[in-house]
Formats: sequence, structure tokens, C-alpha cells
Amino acid sequence: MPHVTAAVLAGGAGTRMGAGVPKQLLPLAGRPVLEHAVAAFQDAPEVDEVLVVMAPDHLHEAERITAPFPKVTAVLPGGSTRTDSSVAALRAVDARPGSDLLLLHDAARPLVARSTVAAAVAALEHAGAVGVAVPSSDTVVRVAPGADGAEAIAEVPPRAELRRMQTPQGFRLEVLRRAYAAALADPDLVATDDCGVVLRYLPGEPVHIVAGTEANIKVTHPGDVEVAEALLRREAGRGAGEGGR
Ligand SMILES: Nc1ccn([C@@H]2O[C@H](COP(=O)(O)OP(=O)(O)OP(=O)(O)O)[C@@H](O)[C@H]2O)c(=O)n1
Ligand SMILES: C[C@](O)(CO)[C@H](O)COP(=O)(O)O
Repeated sequence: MPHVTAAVLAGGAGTRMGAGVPKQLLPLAGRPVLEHAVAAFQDAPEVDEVLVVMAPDHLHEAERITAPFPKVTAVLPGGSTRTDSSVAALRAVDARPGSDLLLLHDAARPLVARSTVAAAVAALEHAGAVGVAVPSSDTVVRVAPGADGAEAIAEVPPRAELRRMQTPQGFRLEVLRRAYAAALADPDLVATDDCGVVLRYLPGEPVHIVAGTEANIKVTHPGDVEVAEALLRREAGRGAGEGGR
């Protein structure tokens, strides 16, 4: 059996939320957002170990929140971008040989389903990289400045080919290691997720997709915690196990 490490990325500042504290520390149904995300991996039988990558000024809060979770083996300081925090997780795993698979998950996605974690790990039996995604119900367009300089539609990609990426995103360690070795040598590296890093820097490496759930939202803007609370209540109403949580 492969050794699976999940890294919960909680190194962000929550600027868009504007709460005065990082959004992963905000209460969601009585527990911090971060605790929900960590609990999802603690409860996942496929996961052996959990690392938490926390905003450097809030390491002690993360240590306190995660202390009851026996799978949490380290709380590490994050970097200034999400990519830097992913690299911090990768380096920590690399420094302790024994891991085969690494799942990178946004702490800001506290409603990740157990079935999603299981599907991501299962896909790594045959794939080097896997992302979780859902179809888009909106039409998604690419924009560019028009002739008058104002934003205009430049392209309407076929919606059936589009997916919205979520986390966790999972990798065989040697794949993520090679991808980031190339990425970090690129002075123009800009990435919004880790599957994108593999796709760009290891073009021969297929990145598989498994279906996510609509409930796996990323708490990002004011009001999202209330949405997450409503989703949690709905999942609780469906009963444990049903609805995937
Ligand atoms: N330097 C960073 C930035 C982000 N993250 C984490 O990556 C996830 C997704 O990032 P995002 O939603 O952008 O979180 P923030 O960076 O906190 O939000 P904002 O951009 O509004 O400041 C979050 O769990 C966040 O804590 C991280 O570990 N390290
Ligand atoms: C990784 C991610 O959650 C996939 O949708 C997303 O790209 C993170 O973006 P953010 O700007 O760091 O929230």
C-alpha cells in the first residue's frame, strides 16, 4: 500500500474575505474552517499522515486546532503565495522519506467529501497526477481589452470541455518533484493550482480528472462561510455517509 500524505494549505491571509484574521480561522458551525478540512483527512482511511501549512503569524493557533488529530505530524510555515506553500509541503515530505503520494488541499475547502478523497487516491494507482473538478453550469469566456480598451469577450470555449478545478489535487511524489524542479527554475512562474504546474512543466505527464462535488466550495468572499454552513446543514440532514461526507 502506498503511504499517502495530505497537506492542508492554510498559509493564506484571506484578503478577499477581509475578516481581519485568515479565513481558515473563522468559525464554521462552531469549529474553525481549518479544523473541518483537517478532520476530512483524519477521517479518510486512505490517508496516513496530514501536514498543515499555516500562515507564519498563526502557527500556534494551527497547532492548537490540530492537536486532537493524531494523523497531523507537522504544522509548517507557509510561503507568500499558494505555490510557495505547496513547495513548503513538498519539501517537508521530501525531507522525510517514506511517502509515495501527496494530496494538496485548500484549507479553505472545508466541505471536501470523503468520496472525493477516496477517488483521488484511487486514481493515483494509474496516474501520476490527478485533479478534482466539476462541470461549469455557467458559460465561461476569455476576456481581453477590446478596441476601445474596455474588457470584451475574446473567446467562448465550448462549455462541455470546461471544468472548475477544486482540491485535493494528488500526485505521485516523483512527478510533483520533477514538475516543481522545472517550475522553480522558471523566473516567470505563476500558478493558481498544482495540476497546472504539472501540465505546464511536464507536458508529457497526463493529469487525470475525477469528479468533485458542488458542495466542495472554496470559502473566499464574505458570505461564503454562511453558504458553507447551509451546505453542512444539508449534508447533516442527508445523514452521515450519504452525500459523501
Ligand atoms: N501563501 C498562501 C496563499 C494561500 N494558501 C492557501 O491556499 C488556499 C487557497 O487560497 P486562497 O483561497 O487564495 O486563500 P487566501 O490566499 O487566504 O485568500 P486571498 O487570496 O483572498 O488572500 C487557502 O486554503 C489558503 O490558505 C497558502 O497556503 N499559502
Ligand atoms: C487550487 C484552486 O482551489 C483550484 O480551484 C484555486 O486555483 C486556488 O486559487 P486561490 O486564488 O489561491 O484561491
